[in-house]
Amino acid sequence: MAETDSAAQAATSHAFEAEVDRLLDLVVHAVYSDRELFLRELVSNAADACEKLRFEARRNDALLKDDPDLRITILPDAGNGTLEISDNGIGMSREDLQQNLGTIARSGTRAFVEALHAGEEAKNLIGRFGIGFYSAFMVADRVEVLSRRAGEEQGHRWSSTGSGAFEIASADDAPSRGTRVILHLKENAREFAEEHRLEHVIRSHSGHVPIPIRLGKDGAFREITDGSALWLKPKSEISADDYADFYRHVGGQFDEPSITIHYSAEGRQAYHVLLFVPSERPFDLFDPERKGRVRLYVRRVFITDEADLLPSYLRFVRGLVDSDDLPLNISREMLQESPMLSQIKKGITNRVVSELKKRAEKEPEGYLKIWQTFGNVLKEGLYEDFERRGDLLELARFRTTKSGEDWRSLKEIVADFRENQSAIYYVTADSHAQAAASPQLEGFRARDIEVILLSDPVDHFWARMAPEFDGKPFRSITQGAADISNIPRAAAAEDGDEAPTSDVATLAALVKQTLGDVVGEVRPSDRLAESPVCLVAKEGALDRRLERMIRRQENNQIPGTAPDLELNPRHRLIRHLSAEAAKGGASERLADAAWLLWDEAAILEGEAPSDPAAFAARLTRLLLPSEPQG
Ligand SMILES: Nc1ncnc2c1ncn2[C@@H]1O[C@H](COP(=O)(O)OP(=O)(O)OP(=O)(O)O)[C@@H](O)[C@H]1O
Repeated sequence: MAETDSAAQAATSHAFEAEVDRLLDLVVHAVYSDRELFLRELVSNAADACEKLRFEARRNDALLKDDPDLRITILPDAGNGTLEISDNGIGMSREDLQQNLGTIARSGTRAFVEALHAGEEAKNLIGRFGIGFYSAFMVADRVEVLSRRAGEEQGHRWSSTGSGAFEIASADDAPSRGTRVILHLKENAREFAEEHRLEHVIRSHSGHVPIPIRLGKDGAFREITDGSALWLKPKSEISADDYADFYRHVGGQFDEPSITIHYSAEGRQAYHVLLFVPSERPFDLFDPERKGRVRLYVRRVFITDEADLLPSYLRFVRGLVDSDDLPLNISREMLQESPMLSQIKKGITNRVVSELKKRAEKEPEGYLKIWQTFGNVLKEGLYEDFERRGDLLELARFRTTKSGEDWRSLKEIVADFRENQSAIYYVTADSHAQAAASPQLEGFRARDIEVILLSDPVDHFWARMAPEFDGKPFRSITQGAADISNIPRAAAAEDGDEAPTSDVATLAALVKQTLGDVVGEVRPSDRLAESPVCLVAKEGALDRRLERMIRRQENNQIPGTAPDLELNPRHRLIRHLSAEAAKGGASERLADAAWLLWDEAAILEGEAPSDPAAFAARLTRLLLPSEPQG
C-alpha cells in the first residue's frame, strides 16, 4: 500500500505560511483575558468534523463502521499538564494536516490578519474574529494533533511549538478514526487541566453543540452535554443564554443575537428554523461574494452552509434550517434546482422580514440599532427583491433635513408632507455632510419641505430606480425640473425681490449662447434660496453624483450628459446680471460672468472648474478695476 512506503513514513518539517507565523507570534504573546475561548474553537472543529462524517456516511455507511456513535471527548491530565480534545469524526489525511493547520484557510482568520495589518491590537481582535485552531497556542506551548481520516489506513501526527514550523510524521497511535488534539499546557494555563474548570467552560461556551461532549478522568467518562438538537426542543425549555451560546457556535460570532427566530413550519413541508440577527456586523459582511452562512440540515444531518437559504441582502442572519422532507442524499447541485428548497427559502425570507417589521413596531429604539448596523445591506434588497420592496421600504430609516440626529421612517416623512407636496424628495452624495450642504436643498428648506439625505454607495442605485412608497414617487432634488413652485415658501418675508422674469430670461439665453453645448438648458430656479446657481441633471438622465461615480469607475471612458444650469432670480448677483443683460446685451464682461456662473455651480457640487486656467484668467479680469475709458 502506497501509504506505508518509507517516504510516507518519514517525518517532514514544514514552515508555516508567513501570515500564520506572524499570527502565532501575536497569539503566543497576547495577554488576552478570554483565553478560555480556545476550547470553544477546538470543540467547534471537533463537532464540525463529526457532522462532516455524518454527511459522508449518507453515501458510504462503512465509514461509520464499528464506531457509529459520534462524540467529543475532553481528557485532562493535571499530573502531566496536558489537555486532550478528541473526536471520532472525519479526521485528516497527511495533506489535510499540512493544508489546514499550516495556512490560513479560514475567512475569519483572514479577516483577523487584515485587521491586524490595519493596525488594530491583537487582543482586541481575538474576541471579535476568533482564530480557530491557532487559538490553542494561547494556552499551550506545544500542540500535537493525531489524526486518521475516515476510511484511510494510515494515521499521522502533526506537532508544533507554534514558532516557525510544524512536523508531520506517520503515527500508529493515531485514533482509529478522527482526531486527537493534545495540548501541552503552558505553566500559567494549568487551570485547563482541572475538571471543574473545564466543565464550566464547556457548559458556558459549548453547551449546545449538536454532538455529545464527555469529560474523562482516570478512564471514566461523564457526559457534560447530550448533543441534542437545540432547535428541536420546545421554546419553553430554552433560556436566552442557551440561544446565545448556540448562536455563537453556529454563527461563528462573538456577540449577543439581537433577534432570535425559532419556529417549526408545518403543512406542505415540515422544517425547523433557528435564526439569529446579530447585534454586530459579521466580519464577512462586505466580502465580494455577498454570501450568507445559514446552515442546511436534513433530519439533523448537516448538509451544507452554501445553500443560499436567504437572499444576499439578509446575509448577516446566522443560524440553521432543518428539513424533515428533503432527501438525505441530496447533492449540492440538486439543491440548487430543488423546488422544495425554494419554498423553504421563500418561507424563511418572509419570516425574517416580518420579524424585523415586528421589532420596528414594538421596539423602535432596538430596531434602529439593527438598521444602523445592517441598513446598508438591507437596502440592497430595494433593487434586488421587487416582491418585498414595499416591506423593505417600510423597514428603512433615514436621516433627513429635519431629522437632526434622529432617523425617520417613510411613513413619518409622508405624514409630514407639505400642502401640495406630491413626491418624496431625496439627495444623494458621497457623505452625509456633502448631502446636507447641497445648494439644491435651499428652495426645499425655504418651503419647509423635508428632504432625505442619502450617502451610502448603495443609495445611488436603489433611489434612481424611482420606486414609490404609499403612492408617492421618489424624486432626486438634483435632477429634472423642480415641481415645488406651488408649495408656499415658509420664509417669504426674508426673500429679496425677484428679478423681472423677462430680464432673467434674457440672461439665461445669453448664458446658454455663451456656454453652447456644455450646458443643457439654462433656466430660473425654484430650488435655490442663498446660492446664485446650481447644476441639475436632465430628467431621465443619470443623477449627477451617480454619473460622476460611474465615470470615476470607468476612468472617464463614458461620455457625461450636459446638465442644466439653474439661476436664482432672488439672488443679488443674478438680479444684477439680469439687469445688465437686459440693458446692454452681450458683452465681454457678461461672457466672463456666464462662464464663472457655470464654474461656480460646479464648485458648489464639489467639482473643479472644467478649465482651471481659463477660470483663473476670467476671475482676474473681473477683479481688476476696469480700465479708464478712452
Ligand atoms: N478536529 C478536527 N477534525 C477534522 N478537521 C479539523 C479538525 N480541526 C480542524 N480541522 C480542519 O482544520 C481547518 C482549520 O481549522 P480552523 O479552526 O483554523 O478554522 P475553521 O474551523 O475552518 O474555521 P470556521 O470556524 O470559519 O469554519 C478546518 O476547516 C478543518 O478542515
